[in-house]
Amino acid sequence: MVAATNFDKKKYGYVFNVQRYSVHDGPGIRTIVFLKGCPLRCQWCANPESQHFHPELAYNANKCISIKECGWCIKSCETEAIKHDQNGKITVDRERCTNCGKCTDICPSKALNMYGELKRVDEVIELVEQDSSFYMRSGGGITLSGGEPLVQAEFALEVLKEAKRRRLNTAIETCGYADWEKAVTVFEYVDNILFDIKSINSTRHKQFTGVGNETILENFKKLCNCFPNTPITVRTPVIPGFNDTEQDILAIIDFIKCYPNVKYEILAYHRLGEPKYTYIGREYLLSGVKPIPEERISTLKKLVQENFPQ
Ligand SMILES: C[S@@+](CC[C@H](N)C(=O)[O-])C[C@H]1O[C@@H](n2cnc3c(N)ncnc32)[C@H](O)[C@@H]1O
Ligand code: SF4
Ligand code: SF4
Ligand code: SF4
Repeated sequence: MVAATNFDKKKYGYVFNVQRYSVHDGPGIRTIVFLKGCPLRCQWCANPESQHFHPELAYNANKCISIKECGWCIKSCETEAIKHDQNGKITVDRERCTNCGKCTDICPSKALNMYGELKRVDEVIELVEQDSSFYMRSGGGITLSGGEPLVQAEFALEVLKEAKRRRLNTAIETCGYADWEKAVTVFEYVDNILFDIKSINSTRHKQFTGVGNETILENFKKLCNCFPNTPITVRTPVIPGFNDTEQDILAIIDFIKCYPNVKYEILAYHRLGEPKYTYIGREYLLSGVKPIPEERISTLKKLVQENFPQ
C-alpha cells in the first residue's frame, strides 16, 4: 500500500470508478476511467463523490444490516466516528472520520464503502485493455473523466501516453478549468476532447459552480488554436434556472462557432447522482428542481441545429 500523502504522481492516481461498455463519451465502445478531484462544485454534479481529491467514506443506510445483528464497524473505528442512530443503524460523524477505510473492510453488506483508491498506471491500462477487441471493432478506446481529470494531470498524461503506445483511441471529458501549461501536455495525447462550457455568464457560473468562467473560456480558445485538427465536442448540461434559456445556449454557440473543428451538444439535466450526496453526508442543493420536460429539450436541440449546423 502506497502512503496516500506521499506518492509518485506520475505512477499513481486516485480513481473512483472504471466503467466499461460506455457509448456516450467519445467514439465507439469505451472504458471510462473516473479520476478523483475537481476545482468546481457544480450544484447539479452527478458525481459528487469525485469532487474531493482524497478517498471518501460512503454510507448507504438501506444496506446496513443493523447494529443489533452486526455493529462490527463501530468496533473497528479508532476515532469513534461511528455512532448508533435511532433506527438501530449507524451514523458517521464526518468531523471525526479520517477516511481510513477500516470500517469498509469489515462491513459485510457493503453499506460502508470507499469512493476512490490509489491505482497504478499499468493497473488502469490493464483494466482498459480487457475490452480491446470491442475497441478494434467499434473505433472505441479509453476516456478519462472525473471529477476533473486535469487535476491529476501528471497521472492522466502517463495513462494516455501508455494508451497511445498500445494504439488505443483516447478521449477526455474536461470542464476546462486548469493550468494551461499542464493541460496542454495532456491534450497532446488525446484524440477526442469533450469540453464543457456551462455558461457564458461568469457571475452566474460562479454562483452555481463556485468559480468564474474566465480561465475556462481562455483555455478553450487556446485549445482550438493549438489543436485545430483534434475533434472537440463542446457540451452544456442544461440546468433549470441556470442556463436553460434560448439566450444562454445562443451565447455559447456564438462563442464557439468560429472554430471549424468544434461540434456542440446539450445534455439534459438528470438527478441520477442525488442518492450519492446522502451517502457522503452532503446536502443536494437542487432537490426541489425537476428535470426539464422532453419537449423543451427537443426545442433547445432544434435551436442548436438551426444555429450551429454540424
Ligand atoms: C461528471 S462530468 C466530468 C467531467 C468534467 N468535470 C466536466 O464537468 O465536464 C461529465 C459530464 O457530465 C455532465 N453532468 C454532470 N452532472 C450532470 C447532471 N446532473 N445532468 C446532466 N449532465 C451532468 C457534465 O456536464 C459533463 O459533461
Ligand atoms: S473510515 Fe475510518 S475513521 Fe472513518 S468511520 Fe470508517 S473506520 Fe472510522
Ligand atoms: S458493519 Fe456495515 S452492516 Fe454492520 S452495522 Fe456497520 S454499516 Fe451496518
Ligand atoms: S466540473 Fe464536472 S465533476 Fe466537477 S463539479 Fe462540475 S460536473 Fe462535477
